[in-house]
Amino acid sequence: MTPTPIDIAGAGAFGTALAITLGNAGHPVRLWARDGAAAIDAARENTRRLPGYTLPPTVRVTGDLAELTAPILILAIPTQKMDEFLGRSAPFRAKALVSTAKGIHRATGLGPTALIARHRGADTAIAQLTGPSFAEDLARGLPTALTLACTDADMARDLQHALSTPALRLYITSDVIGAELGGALKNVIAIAAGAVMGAGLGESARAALMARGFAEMRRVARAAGALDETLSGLSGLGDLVLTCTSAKSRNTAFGMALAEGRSPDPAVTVEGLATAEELAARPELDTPIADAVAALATGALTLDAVIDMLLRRPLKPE
Ligand SMILES: NC(=O)C1=CN([C@@H]2O[C@H](COP(=O)(O)OP(=O)(O)OC[C@H]3O[C@@H](n4cnc5c(N)ncnc54)[C@H](O)[C@@H]3O)[C@@H](O)[C@H]2O)C=CC1
Ligand SMILES: O=C(CO)COP(=O)(O)O
Repeated sequence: MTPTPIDIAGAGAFGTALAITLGNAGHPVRLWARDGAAAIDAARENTRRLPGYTLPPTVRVTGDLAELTAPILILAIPTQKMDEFLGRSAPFRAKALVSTAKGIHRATGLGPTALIARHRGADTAIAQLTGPSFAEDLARGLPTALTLACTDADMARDLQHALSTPALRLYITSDVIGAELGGALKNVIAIAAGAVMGAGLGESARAALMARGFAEMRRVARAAGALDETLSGLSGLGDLVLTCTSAKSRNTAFGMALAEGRSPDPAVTVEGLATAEELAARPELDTPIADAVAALATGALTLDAVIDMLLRRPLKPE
């Protein structure tokens, strides 16, 4: 492995986990934190977003965007915050900008790579890193496989080699739309899966919801021009299975809280919520599960009404 300087903007759970993984693999990493950079750097731990995991000496934490000068810049900022962040920091001069965000931007309807495209330099490639990976699993060095999507084939291979580690395997694709939609859409289905469990409907109902949710994901992705095989891979099916079956998922936990009548913590990032609202606002898309999630989360329908709505849909071929 050749050590490659890597910058990461966003010291949330995932940005911090990536910094630890890549730093442990020997890369010099600069992690930009909006809040409390000096304290994280001094403590060698992000006690707020990823407590219990030590930053290796190869990782430096900064609060100064001007220090981000590496050829690779990973943007680990939630989708709904990305535009605001890019607007006050652009243009970036890295050769490659890599998004880890899993959502559709509510104000513009754009995915993360299209948001970034408006702020890049002329020679900058844009990639999406996505797939099944809880931040804690990554930080612990557990085996993980992700999709790296980039339309520039040479850059895709360079990033695959630069960002893979002995425990983190990256698979490449040119289908950026499919990769980013896989990650965005599974979060919506995860909220619904959490609601199914919170409502006590049982594991069989959750399996049915996941399968019908996957059909919905493929429909939406196909309409956007994505490849079906991308959705069947790590970024779609892989992440759907991980997220929907674990209460560690913030989206699943949010759905559970909704169904149990508890108030979700507004400080926790739940990407699927805005994405469900965005899908529900597009009448041309047949998205009954996203519509149900949006109606439940906004209080437009009760849990009983939402369940009734889904179960009373016309019977049809699979
Ligand atoms: N946590 C996880 O296991 C995984 C998360 N992701 C994705 O990565 C993205 C980031 O997620 P997390 O790190 O988990 O979120 P997080 O909630 O732990 O952290 C979000 C970070 O973004 C920063 N931020 C928020 N608004 C900002 C702004 N306007 N300007 C600059 N920084 C801002 C916050 O300071 C915080 O450090 C999300 O799209 C998420 O879906 C992807 C894979 C796994
Ligand atoms: O995307 C994730 C795992 O791949 C994390 O999911 P949550 O954002 O629901 O915690």
